Amino acid sequence: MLEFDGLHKSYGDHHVLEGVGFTVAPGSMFGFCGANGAGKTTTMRIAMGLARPDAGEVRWRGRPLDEEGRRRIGYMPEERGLYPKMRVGEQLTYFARLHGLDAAAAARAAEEWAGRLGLGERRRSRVEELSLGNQQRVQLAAALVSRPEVLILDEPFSGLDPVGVDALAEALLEQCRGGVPVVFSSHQLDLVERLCDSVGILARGRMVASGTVEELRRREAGRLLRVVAPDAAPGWAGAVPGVRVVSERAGDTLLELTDGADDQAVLAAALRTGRVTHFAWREATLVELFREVVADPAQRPAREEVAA
Ligand SMILES: Nc1ncnc2c1ncn2[C@@H]1O[C@H](COP(=O)(O)OP(=O)(O)OP(=O)(O)O)[C@@H](O)[C@H]1O
Repeated sequence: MLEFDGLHKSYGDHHVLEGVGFTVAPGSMFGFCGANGAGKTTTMRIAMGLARPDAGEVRWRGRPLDEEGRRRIGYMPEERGLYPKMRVGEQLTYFARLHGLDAAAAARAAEEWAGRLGLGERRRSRVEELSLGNQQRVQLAAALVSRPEVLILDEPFSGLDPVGVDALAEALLEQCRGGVPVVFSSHQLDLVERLCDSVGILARGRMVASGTVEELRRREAGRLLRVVAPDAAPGWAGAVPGVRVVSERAGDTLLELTDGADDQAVLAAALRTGRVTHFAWREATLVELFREVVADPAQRPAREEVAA
């Protein structure tokens, strides 16, 4: 297990992390989500020994991570860390050597990962000559080239085109299948939902939700009902007891129903407006769950109020 346990970190009187903890099993992928400034990068930097926690620790296979343990982690820092003048192939070989591969194995691994991430033809280019997306691929190859036991990646998908996203997703899934625990942060929640076995959502330095997307749905979301009533005037559903309007556009309405709210009363109200062309339950997306748990509690509508 990769365990982040009770991490606290303050800069001056700014409490950045207040007891952050989660675990990632070998062979599983953990999506680390949270608003800008929530503390994701700080958490990952602590794992890599780049920031010191005020309390708590990160363990791999039951032992606190030390320098030796960190050499077996493939890490992609948010600030990136490539040498602009170095050629892609040399750079990847260099990173593999840093992590302890001998010269021949490092050269082989550099060749392999450059090819797998679509950089084969750019092996002899200097990093500074590459587009931003291709530099990103080099950075990823640098994290993978040492055959790491663990992967910790800070926003690895940002800036990649859809083909690059697919190449990286496939590479990460393959690492998972090989037993590597993978943690990555991302604001691309559709991707997190698609790839991750479990997710953690950080807000104001605390883990406000974690588990599988399915578990988060059960815990956080009311039941969502999508109703398309093309002739309905805005606000048609507002008077039905226990119903909150999540969104409403051109007769296409998403409603959240509290437990006990009557879906047939909603259907009757919709039919009173005219035609109903769609009426079905819908699962909450990760984006909707994220909004629900990250919203400032002071601005969050209380379920009891809407149920009244
Ligand atoms: N070295 C530092 N000194 C002071 N404050 C810091 C330092 N590093 C991070 N912070 C603060 O800690 C908070 C969390 O930052 P962090 O980069 O961990 O967030 P994040 O969740 O990764 O955000 P983003 O999604 O924008 O990358 C921010 O308010 C940031 O300003």
